[in-house]
Amino acid sequence: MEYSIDWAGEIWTSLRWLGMVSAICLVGLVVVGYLLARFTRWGRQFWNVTGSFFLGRETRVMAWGFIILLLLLSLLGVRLSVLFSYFSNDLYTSLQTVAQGLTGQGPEGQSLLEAGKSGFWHSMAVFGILATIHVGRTLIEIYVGSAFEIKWRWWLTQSASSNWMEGRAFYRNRFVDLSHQGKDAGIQPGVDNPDQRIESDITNLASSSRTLVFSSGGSSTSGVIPAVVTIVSFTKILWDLSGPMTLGGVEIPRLMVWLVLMYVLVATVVAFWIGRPLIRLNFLRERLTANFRYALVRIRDGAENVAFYRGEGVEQRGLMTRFKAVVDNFWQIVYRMLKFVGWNFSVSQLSVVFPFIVQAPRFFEGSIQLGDMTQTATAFGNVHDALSFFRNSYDDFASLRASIIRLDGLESADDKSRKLPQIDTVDRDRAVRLANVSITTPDGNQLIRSLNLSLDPGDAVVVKGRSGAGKTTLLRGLAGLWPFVDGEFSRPSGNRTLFLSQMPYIPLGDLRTAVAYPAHPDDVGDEAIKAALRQVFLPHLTERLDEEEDWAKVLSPGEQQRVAFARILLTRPEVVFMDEATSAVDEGLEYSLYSLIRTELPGTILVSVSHRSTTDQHHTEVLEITGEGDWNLRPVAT
Ligand SMILES: Nc1ncnc2c1ncn2[C@@H]1O[C@H](COP(=O)(O)OP(=O)(O)OP(=O)(O)O)[C@@H](O)[C@H]1O
Repeated sequence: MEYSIDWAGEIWTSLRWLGMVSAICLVGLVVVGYLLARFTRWGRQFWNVTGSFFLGRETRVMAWGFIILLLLLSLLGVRLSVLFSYFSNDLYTSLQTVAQGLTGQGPEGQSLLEAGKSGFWHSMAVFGILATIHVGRTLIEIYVGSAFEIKWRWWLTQSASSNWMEGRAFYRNRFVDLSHQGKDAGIQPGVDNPDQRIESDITNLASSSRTLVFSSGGSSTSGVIPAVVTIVSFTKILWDLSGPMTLGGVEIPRLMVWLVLMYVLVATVVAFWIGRPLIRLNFLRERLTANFRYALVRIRDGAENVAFYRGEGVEQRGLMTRFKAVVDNFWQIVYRMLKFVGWNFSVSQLSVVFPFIVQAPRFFEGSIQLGDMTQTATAFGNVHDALSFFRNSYDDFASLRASIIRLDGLESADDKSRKLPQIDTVDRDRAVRLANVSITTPDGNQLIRSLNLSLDPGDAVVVKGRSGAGKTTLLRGLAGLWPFVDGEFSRPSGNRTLFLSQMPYIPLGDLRTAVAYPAHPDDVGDEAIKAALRQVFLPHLTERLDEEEDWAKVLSPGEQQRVAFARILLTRPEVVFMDEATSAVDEGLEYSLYSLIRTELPGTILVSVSHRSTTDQHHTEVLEITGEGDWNLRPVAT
């Protein structure tokens, strides 16, 4: 029996093929990647988010090493499926030969039978080798692909989170207008849910990009590269196996090849047309589910307040309103998917019998063997699956694109927030100077106009004014958070100037971490922490430094404000700005805390925002913000 290919020499043929095709694919990948990054919007966004991973000095060797390895593995997958199709050709031809031998007469029948049998066992041996390589390749690909994904995710997470932190972008990006973002996809602007962008969009970006470009394990037609190579390889097989056929009286050569191409082309165009709205719907799904999750987290965070207000009813209604948006979007996706999957599934079903119908007349004529017939079906199936990959994975592309838009949106909001105006800050030792500091609200209302202030060691100013006058915003402006600000601010650099908000931020972790914040507890030491706690009248907490609790919920507001004073003692800053830092303690305790700071840190400059007149006695001057941008500075009345 004659085999469809020379199996003995196949290992060298395959290795040569692998080397040549991977070189071509690598060049193709780079060229196509460059063109996409240059000429498409999403390509530019993708490159903006992750380009440095592929070109950065520290990661590029590793990244391209993985890419080449994944390319080789996925091309080996394609090669194996080509070889499997030749194996199946040989198997069926051997069975046909056996059948002919059994029905044949005399020695000719006997020799056909023997040839068929040996062909059958040869096919089994070939299968054994191919299947072993196939299993090994699949496992290695899963491992290498996962390792690549996790390295990429690590890099992306580090890059996105440090970009989010840098220049306090996590706060200031709320002032960035992103009205142009995602307009082309009908997507709402804004930087909602950065947490979700940094976590799930990055995961999706890394895993979808890998599986869409290379194969995802088992299937050899599940990535762009193997799909394209499969199309080329199997089209050649189809080309060799297909003969001329008459259609409507006209003889068309290689009809099979043209038919499969047309068949899939029409199916793909229709599928893209049906699937297009999925991009926007997927983007919305991410946003709506994140909004819903955030609402749940808000209730958890504000549990005590909600419970005091008996706000369960309104919270429940709020939750269900948000969840209804999730459900509405879900149904829109389901209706769209029904059309999309319905179309794709019908096309795939028809493709099972399509090659048989087309090849049957030639088989009935005897011009092709059973093996050729089944190999045609396999080749058709492979070309069809590979071409259909683009159609079937349209929703994966859609969700990848949504993730790219969201990550790029976060990145550009972060970048823009760093370009927003800030107060001009000048480092200066042991003194504070404000020169012509003006502050407005985002809609342009003047809160403070041309404020000048000069403070030397030991000076203390209390800032007063009606609610909404702009006291907190002044501190925001000086801390570099508020962009609607003008003027010059000189102060000691770094942590030598401390800003304390009304409710101190309490990080997760043990009490030691909470008290030492923003310093690292190891840098401060337990003894210092305990001494500071005793000084701010929290001796009962000194034994609980190891306890991990949600301390923001355990400590009373007054205790939390005392923790803030402990931080002042630990940091020993040259300047402290405090925003109603004693609003939750009684007047006696307020007196003790201020006296403590004044005696422990006599040279420290204090700027306190306060509504209480009892605070005045600890300060030397009063800065009164009187509205419409006006202010006055006077000594504290004795
Ligand atoms: N992110 C923001 N966007 C728009 N307006 C804001 C924003 N933050 C504050 N404002 C407005 O700026 C004004 C000043 O607010 P600010 O919090 O500084 O007042 P305040 O003097 O500290 O008031 P209070 O004594 O009640 O704490 C208010 O009218 C407030 O509504």
